[in-house]
Amino acid sequence: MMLDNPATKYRPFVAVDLPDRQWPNRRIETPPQWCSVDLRDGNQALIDPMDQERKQRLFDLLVKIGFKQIEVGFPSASQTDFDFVRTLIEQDKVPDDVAIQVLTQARPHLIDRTFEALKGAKNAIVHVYNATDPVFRRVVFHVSKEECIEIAVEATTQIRRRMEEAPETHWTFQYSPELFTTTEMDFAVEIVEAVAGVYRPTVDKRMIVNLPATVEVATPNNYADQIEWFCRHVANRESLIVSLHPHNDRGTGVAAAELGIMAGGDRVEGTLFGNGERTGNVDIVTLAMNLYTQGVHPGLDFSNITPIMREVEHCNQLPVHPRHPYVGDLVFTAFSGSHQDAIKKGMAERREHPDAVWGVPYLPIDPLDVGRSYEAVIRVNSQSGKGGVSYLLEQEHGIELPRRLSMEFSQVVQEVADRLGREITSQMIYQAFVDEYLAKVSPFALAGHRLSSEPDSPKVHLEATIDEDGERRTIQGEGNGPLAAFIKALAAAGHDVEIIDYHEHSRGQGADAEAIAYVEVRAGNEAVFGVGTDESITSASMKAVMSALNRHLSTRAPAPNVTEDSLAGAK
Ligand SMILES: CC(=O)SCCNC(=O)CCNC(=O)[C@H](O)C(C)(C)COP(=O)(O)OP(=O)(O)OC[C@H]1O[C@@H](n2cnc3c(N)ncnc32)[C@H](O)[C@@H]1OP(=O)(O)O
Ligand SMILES: CC(C)C(=O)C(=O)O
Repeated sequence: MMLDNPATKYRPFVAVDLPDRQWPNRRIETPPQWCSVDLRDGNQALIDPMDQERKQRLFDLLVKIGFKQIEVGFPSASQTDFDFVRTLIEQDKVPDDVAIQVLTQARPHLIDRTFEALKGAKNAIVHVYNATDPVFRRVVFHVSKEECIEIAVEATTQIRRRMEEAPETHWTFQYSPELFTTTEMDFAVEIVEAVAGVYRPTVDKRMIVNLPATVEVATPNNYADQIEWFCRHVANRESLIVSLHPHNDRGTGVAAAELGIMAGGDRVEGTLFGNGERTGNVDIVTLAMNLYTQGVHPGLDFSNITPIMREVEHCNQLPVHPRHPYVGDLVFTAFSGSHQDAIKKGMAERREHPDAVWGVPYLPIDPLDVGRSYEAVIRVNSQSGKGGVSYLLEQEHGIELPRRLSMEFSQVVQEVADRLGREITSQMIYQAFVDEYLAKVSPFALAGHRLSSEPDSPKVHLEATIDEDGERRTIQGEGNGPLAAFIKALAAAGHDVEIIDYHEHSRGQGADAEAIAYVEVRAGNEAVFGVGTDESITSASMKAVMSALNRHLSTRAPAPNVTEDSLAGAK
């Protein structure tokens, strides 16, 4: 019996009353305004905040991706941030169509310092915040609701005046009631309206109202309800840009942002790959690519995602998880057999209909759209099946195994994978294929052959030179084609062989092209596969029969010659 239940110290979130909510019926048809807060909220959560060099690299990357609003720091808080803002402005590093945003607390000396940092900026967003949540009012600030409003109003008054004193800058004002989601909704509206009453936004000069889920405390539908409730109740909604700033404490930051946009959010603040305080800010890459897969271009360029990820890893000194949506090193890779089979079939269909709507099983997005190749889509280990093995042989070695042969060969590969207990590369699979089908050249080997035919006769006559148990001999036969003649010749020499199935194709191109033949034969009471390659298709088919006979007669090795050493060499 559980005597003590620690969960009793928590209470469920109390939902806002919105029975006629509209957001569940909407879908996102246009992207929101994006604001990157990597250089501020992301940076303030790093073990070692970025230096100038890393900040500049990340800023340049954000511009290149297409962000038009970038929160570049908290210049009144640190000299590094102050200097960075000055460098951006003085060295003219901000494109004309990009606004730099800076954060400040609602305190007079910090606001003054913020404006010092922004002197000469072309386009700037001044972002001021104070906490409005009841616990913060009581525990952190010791203020009443009225005093809380007073802090915001005084700061806004000062900011408005400072903006008017510097008309050479195109200013935008942003206010955040910090911890919006745990603030009483009517109080959130009241304080925003008080701030707007001072700033006096219009439809032509809109003010950004940023509604943060500073700490994510409820399921994302609650955030959407709050956003819709706020948008319906706040005065002069049309003069406000409603901005969302979700964090990810419950792991649902992306969902909260998406539902928040459906509920009326115009703008999203977040970071690349979700860096940020605690579990992070909402991940803009995932949000943007989620939109993309719904047919809505996000207006951000993630068409070559890997270098973006590496640059962000360098700047943040934090790794991106290999399973991170759309970008992690493993997200376009299938190891498991049934997934590989479906992907292989989907890819084959796509080759036939390259302009069709995307529909490759298990791949929510075409890897090419984010600059990834198909090469790593299928990788093989002990969880894999014939689909993956055949896919790799086909894609990387030009070997198109017939279905039944691929079933047999996948068992060979499975044995190797189980034995090694790790991934096996396409080079190792190829080696296993060679060992199993092409390298077994005793007791039979083909030394040469000659074909002839009588004029007007459909029959061909074959004379083949073979090595059998180290002894060279000549055998002869006649048939409707070279392979049939060879089988007859073998029968005449006392070998009971019959062709069950046969496939061939050419492999490689130009001077390197060769033929590859696959046979399934009945030898004695056994059905056995063989494979042969040669410049000539006739020799390839005869070698395939020899390969089958050798496999029939040899004591089957339990697994081909793939070892830990060849694993190292093949990598
Ligand atoms: C949710 C967020 O991400 S908000 C952004 C958080 N980011 C940061 O804090 C990073 C940068 N911050 C800093 O470097 C520092 O906090 C500074 C330089 C801004 C201020 O430093 P200090 O003056 O030493 O204050 P401190 O860091 O202790 O902050 C607490 C004080 O600020 C006050 N305060 C905090 N936020 C606000 C606000 N938004 N508006 C007004 N006052 C505020 C508190 O009441 C407290 O005042 P008190 O000392 O009189 O009790
Ligand atoms: C300053 C505000 C917007 C913030 O970062 C938060 O609430 O998370």
